[in-house]
Amino acid sequence: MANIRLKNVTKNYKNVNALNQINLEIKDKEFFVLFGPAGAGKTTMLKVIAGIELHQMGDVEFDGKNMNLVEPADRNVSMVFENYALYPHMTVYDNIASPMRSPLYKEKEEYIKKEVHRVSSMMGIDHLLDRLPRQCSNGQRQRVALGRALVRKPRVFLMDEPLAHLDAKLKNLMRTELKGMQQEFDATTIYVTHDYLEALSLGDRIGIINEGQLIQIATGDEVYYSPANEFVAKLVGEPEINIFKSEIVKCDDTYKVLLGGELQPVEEDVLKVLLEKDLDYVDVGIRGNNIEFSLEKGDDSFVEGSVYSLEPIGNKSILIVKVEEELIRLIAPNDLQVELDSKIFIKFDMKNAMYFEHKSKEFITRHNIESLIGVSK
Ligand SMILES: Nc1ncnc2c1ncn2[C@@H]1O[C@H](COP(=O)(O)OP(=O)(O)OP(=O)(O)O)[C@@H](O)[C@H]1O
Repeated sequence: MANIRLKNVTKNYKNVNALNQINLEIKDKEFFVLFGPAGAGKTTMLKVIAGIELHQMGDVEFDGKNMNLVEPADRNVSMVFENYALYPHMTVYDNIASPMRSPLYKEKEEYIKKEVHRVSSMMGIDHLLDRLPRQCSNGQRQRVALGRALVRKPRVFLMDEPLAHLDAKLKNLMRTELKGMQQEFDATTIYVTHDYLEALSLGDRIGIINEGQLIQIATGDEVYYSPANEFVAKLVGEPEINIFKSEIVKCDDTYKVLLGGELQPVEEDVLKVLLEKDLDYVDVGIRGNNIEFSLEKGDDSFVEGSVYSLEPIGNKSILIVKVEEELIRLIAPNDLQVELDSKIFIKFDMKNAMYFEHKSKEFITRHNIESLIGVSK
């Protein structure tokens, strides 16, 4: 059992403010993902929760009990870091067994054997048990480190990019495994990543952090469909979301937004909110998968541009289209044959557009928001 609470936690390293007044409550048995760019403060937050870094202000509580002065070893926290420190002179078996042989959590050898085999078969490393870490690949070592963390039954798992060194296929597999194992963990997990797919697929909730501050705490769907601001919208999704500064223009008996040099329709529910705010400009965000393209001019809703670049990313490609001075990112199939600079036509799916305040960059609304995120706003 561990409900974790951070109250106004601030951590400074000399002149770096790594965590700035963090307030966060993570529920018992929750799989909570901390997601943000490099240097955001993710690792620092894990270290403060583990007690291996001391914060200067605020409180860390487990189940309502203040942990500020509790030693790391007495917090019953298990950690896996990206730079897994395995004991080099011990076999994989002994490495995985080591937490169960520590003076604090000593178990019988019979029990240890059972646990090591349970975890190593779960991790697909049973054939490595007699090897030394240097006889394993990076990915295998990472799985050993993960296995070593899983043999304990801690109150809290802290995982810092534990899949970072795995190749794409293994990463996908382990992600699914971890998600499945989550039920069995019977512990609260805080998982750090800067991979948005990992964040969306694993987290019960995701905390987006930047420059030591929590920007949004929400489910994966909420983060994807109603990001708190443009920063979050850009962080989630590939290619990066397109954001256009658009004028709101009165057009007959309604209003439209000027986008890609053409007037585009605004959904009625969105328009109502925009008009209440009395704005002249709005930032319109459209993800690459919500833009259609055609090599021939379709109906009037298509905008003309030229092919700027086409770059494969795995099973799809990112097509960049230049419209006037704007570069617009969209998704295309890998077998698309186009010449650079050739004419191309694109169409925005305005039903999926997101609207942000131009000045503050805060999220305003989008069409059908309640049904998309399953909650009423
Ligand atoms: N021991 C330290 N001494 C000084 N500054 C530090 C120390 N550890 C971290 N920092 C700084 O604190 C800030 C937050 O670092 P942190 O490692 O928590 O970020 P992160 O989000 O985990 O980044 P990454 O994804 O790159 O690991 C950064 O500016 C970093 O340079």
